[in-house]
Amino acid sequence: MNDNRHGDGAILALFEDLALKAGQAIMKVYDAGFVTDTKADSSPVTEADRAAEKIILAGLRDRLEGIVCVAEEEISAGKVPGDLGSEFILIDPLDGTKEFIGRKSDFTVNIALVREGKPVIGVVFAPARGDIYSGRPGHASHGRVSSAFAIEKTSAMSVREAASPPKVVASRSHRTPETDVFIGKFPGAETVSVGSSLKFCLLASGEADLYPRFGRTMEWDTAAGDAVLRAAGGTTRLVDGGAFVYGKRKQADDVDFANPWFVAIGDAALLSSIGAD
Ligand SMILES: Nc1ncnc2c1ncn2[C@@H]1O[C@H](COP(=O)(O)O)[C@@H](OP(=O)(O)O)[C@H]1O
Ligand SMILES: [Mg+2]
Repeated sequence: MNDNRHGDGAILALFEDLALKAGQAIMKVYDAGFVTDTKADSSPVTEADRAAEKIILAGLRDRLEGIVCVAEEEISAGKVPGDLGSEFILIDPLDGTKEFIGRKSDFTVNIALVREGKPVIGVVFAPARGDIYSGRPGHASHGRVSSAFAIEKTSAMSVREAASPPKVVASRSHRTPETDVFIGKFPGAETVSVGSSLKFCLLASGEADLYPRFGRTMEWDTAAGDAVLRAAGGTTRLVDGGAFVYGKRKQADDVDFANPWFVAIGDAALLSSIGAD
């Protein structure tokens, strides 16, 4: 990867192709019915998570040989990569597993390239909705996906000027009291509960303004949506306004890819709400 054989456009196209294939496998499981298992951290997992991750990793390792892939289910199984390098890939094959199990439509496939700590290329595919969101430096787009899992009707997207009061998106399944305190700073703000990384995409497409996450997430939960948001002109910051970075672990065998709390923002004018500019 570091020899620049693969341009950003080619990497994005590969991510889209693998996300579509993974989404197709997920919908097969969704339609057929499935058994839910519980992981060591007591979070749920299904055959769909595992099948999707296998497809994505096989494709990435075949086409982008040598790049480190950090994938949710492999990490759960104790397969932890050593040195991440200056570029690596984060994969959450099925984000919003609780929504998937609850037969809602807000679950996503997520693939992101991190370069020097920043998520620069990302794809988020919501297979039950037929929406795919893509971002690379300087360009973000939304595509509608056909029943044959092909992208059609692509359009460029960007964040909007913030509404007043702002429209807020928050986790459907893991909302915390601290999140509610933050939202309370915006009297009259409409809050929409959505599962998965789709919250970043709603900011990126100009449908909402703020996504406060005062609660646990992992780097693979956020990297792809964050890449789409940044490509659309938005930003993600620590709750004190500091930089939100990826590949934060301190040592090579560290299994903890947990994120600190953050606020994702569409319009830069809202940076002042977290004391940043
Ligand atoms: N108590 C909990 N149980 C399960 N997942 C949790 C959790 N608290 C936070 N999460 C994280 O929140 C993610 C879902 O985000 P959201 O709440 O925005 O829908 C989950 O991703 P997975 O669904 O990939 O496991 C998981 O990483
Ligand atoms: Mg997740």
